[in-house]
Amino acid sequence: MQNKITILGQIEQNAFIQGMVTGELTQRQRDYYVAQDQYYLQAFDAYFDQVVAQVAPQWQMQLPVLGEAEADAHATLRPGSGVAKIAKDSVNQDYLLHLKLALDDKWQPLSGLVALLPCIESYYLIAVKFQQQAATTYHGWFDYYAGLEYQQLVEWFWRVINADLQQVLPQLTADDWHGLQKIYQQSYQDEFNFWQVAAQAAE
Ligand SMILES: Cc1ncc(CN)c(N)n1
Repeated sequence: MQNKITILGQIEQNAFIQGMVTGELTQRQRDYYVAQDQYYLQAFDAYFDQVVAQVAPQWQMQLPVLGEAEADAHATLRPGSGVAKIAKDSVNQDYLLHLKLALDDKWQPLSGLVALLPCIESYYLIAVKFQQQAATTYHGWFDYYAGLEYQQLVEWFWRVINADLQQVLPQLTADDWHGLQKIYQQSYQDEFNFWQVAAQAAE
């Protein structure tokens, strides 16, 4: 938990996030982020569907319906023609490999939910924190991730994780528990790395 708070604080101070807040990002930074995120979301959506297919039907029925709005959130960053020329980087590949391995873990779907949670939760927390102070330039990004639909998705994740955890708790060893925490923390670390490379694509 402590690690999550520390890494989230570092993510919030990252130059790309701060650039979205102040409205000062270069075209190259925005193109780079959008290109990487398009690759990422394509894989993420498949992993997400895989995990959802394994949770109890009662949770599947309560899953909030998200539109295509994440693409709209990208559009608010005004990506240019440079996006198409940017290849998937190694940070992105490492992050997606981490998610894939978590989905193969014996505690699936719990391990998958725990791995995917930071992807949803961190964006929501970042957007809520900066929504009021963000310049108008990329405000659409903050409005989307701080919005009700997205908040409901975060809450859904936590509800399902808590329920699942109650169920499997009697069988979890200390090592299993530690392993699940590591999966969660690694996703936060990968989120941080993802923002860092986007920030560094400045010129
Ligand atoms: C890398 C990453 N992590 C999370 C999100 C938010 N769904 C995203 N768009 N991209």
